[in-house]
Amino acid sequence: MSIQYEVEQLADSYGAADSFPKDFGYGEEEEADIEDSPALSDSKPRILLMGLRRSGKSSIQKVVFHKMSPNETLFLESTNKIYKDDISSSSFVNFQIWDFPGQVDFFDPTFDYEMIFRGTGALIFVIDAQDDYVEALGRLHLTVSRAYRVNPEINFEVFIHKVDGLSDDHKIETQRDIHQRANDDLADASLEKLHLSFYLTSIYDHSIFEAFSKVVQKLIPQLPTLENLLNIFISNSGIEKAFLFDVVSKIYIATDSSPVDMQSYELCCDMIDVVIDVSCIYGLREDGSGSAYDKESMAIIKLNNTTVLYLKEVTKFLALVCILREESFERKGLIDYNFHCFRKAIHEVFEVGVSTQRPQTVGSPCTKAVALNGTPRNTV
Ligand SMILES: Nc1nc2c(ncn2[C@@H]2O[C@H](COP(=O)(O)OP(=O)(O)OP(=O)(O)O)[C@@H](O)[C@H]2O)c(=O)[nH]1
Repeated sequence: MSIQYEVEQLADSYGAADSFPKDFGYGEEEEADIEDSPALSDSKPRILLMGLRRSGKSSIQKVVFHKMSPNETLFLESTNKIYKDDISSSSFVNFQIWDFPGQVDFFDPTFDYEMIFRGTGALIFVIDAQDDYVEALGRLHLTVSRAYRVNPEINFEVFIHKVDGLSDDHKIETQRDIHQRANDDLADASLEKLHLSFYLTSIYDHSIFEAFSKVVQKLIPQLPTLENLLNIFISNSGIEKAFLFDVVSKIYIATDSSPVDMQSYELCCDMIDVVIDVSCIYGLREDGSGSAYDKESMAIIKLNNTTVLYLKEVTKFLALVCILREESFERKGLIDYNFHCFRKAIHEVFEVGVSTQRPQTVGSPCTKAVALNGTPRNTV
């Protein structure tokens, strides 16, 4: 596909390529020093990654949040202790991801599992679909039933993982079988109220990002507002589809209410990669300082099928990526103006940069408190 590529102004200061994506934040005024408070970091909602050994937990975390290429995960060593990954300094996703070692019995009395589950927003249980999953199902049942008793508010998410090795028919059949057995086990234990969500995932395509997007969206209380804003924005601008992306992880935290098709999502992910890569290669200062993504970041890519991709910075961590027809792009002035209003509204929703919010957020018992990057704190 030939691409007419037109990066208007990516940034005037970029980060060293190898420092990306650790921190590509920009304005000093937005540096969230409150993120560093140990007390706060302990109180951040958690996403737990659990599952049997070698099911792919660490790979998922590395690929989604640390830009590891899928092939490199072949060399990952087995995790032998709980690995807490605080990604809030580089990502909108203001959670701690806890990667559990498969072989550890976390119901051992020395493990304080009640404490772990109490502060958990989502529990992702990873099942290796290329392996015999009977043992995994037993473990899934044990894990979710214990967790549910401690904290019924947890979202239980089951990743039927490594489906790249399965045919389409086999994928559907595996999902149906796992779904059936897991829910039968819950019914036998009178836990019908415990809801499990299932996703077919692989690190070798975009399915893992899509699944993680859905997991994270459920933890964002402002989601309906974001969807509303996106709906208003696209309907007034002649845009077909818009995603609000967390740039570093490429998970979308919201989209308009039209259905998501995988190809559009992949196209937008690829656009983010292109923009950041070009930015890292050609946008560095002489001394290599700066950041790959900043307030000036924006790009327009015109495809040869009359489609236009349009990316613009929204906050330190978020970008809006839209797909539209060439005809609609003739009214670029209108789109830019509407974007300006949209951006302002998003900032208001998340109270970005409102320094007066800080004392309220720090240590506040308010369950609706939001961080500078907009993610809820202490919601669980
Ligand atoms: N085919 C395929 N292989 C995968 C996928 N995800 C992970 N793997 C492979 O699965 C193996 C185990 O991955 P890990 O991420 O180390 O698994 P883990 O669950 O963290 O393992 P423990 O640390 O032992 O609990 C690695 O060789 C990965 O390359 C996937 O989506 N598809």
